[in-house]
Amino acid sequence: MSNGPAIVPRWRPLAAARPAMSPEWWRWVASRDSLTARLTEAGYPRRFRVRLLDQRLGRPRRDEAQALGLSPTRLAWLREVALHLDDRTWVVARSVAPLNRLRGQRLDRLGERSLGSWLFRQPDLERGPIEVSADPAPFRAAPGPWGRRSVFRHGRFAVLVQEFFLEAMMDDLALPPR
Ligand SMILES: C=C(O[C@@H]1C=C(C(=O)O)C=C[C@H]1O)C(=O)O
Repeated sequence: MSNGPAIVPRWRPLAAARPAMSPEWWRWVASRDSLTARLTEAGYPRRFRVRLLDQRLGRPRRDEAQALGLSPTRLAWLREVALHLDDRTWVVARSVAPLNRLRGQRLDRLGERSLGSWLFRQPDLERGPIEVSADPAPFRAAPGPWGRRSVFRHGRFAVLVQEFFLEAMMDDLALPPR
């Protein structure tokens, strides 16, 4: 897991990115329900799987801390996964949660279960605005057309979820390059 301060994606509001985004990608990037559920359906009959790449306490990147209103010096719970359809990596995701907001949520026991499967079960889940980046994922060498991020909250719990859609997904779903 790279945590270098070097690469910081440039995020902008979803609406600002709309003119540069094809309708096909808009349906994915702008969706506010569970990505896990959408990937499972779109990828059928390939099998959806979450591959845990890394999960530990660490310092958030500057842009992550800013999105969470967290001081970058504070430790946070960091989780990086690859979302697979069979052996194809369609998405890499990195989630960051302030430690003092975990409120005993035992997310470190998620393992290969999707964070989304837990998030979307929380009754009072709120999802903040989606922001978009055309920069590559700064935590994995994985090229792709779009990245997105949003903060999920439920009660005092908060987690920043960043998902980068990769070229393999574009190829497998015959999506346009942008
Ligand atoms: C947030 C969701 O969960 C997905 C699964 C993740 C994980 O297991 O770490 C992270 C981000 C998402 O792509 C979702 O399904 O929408």
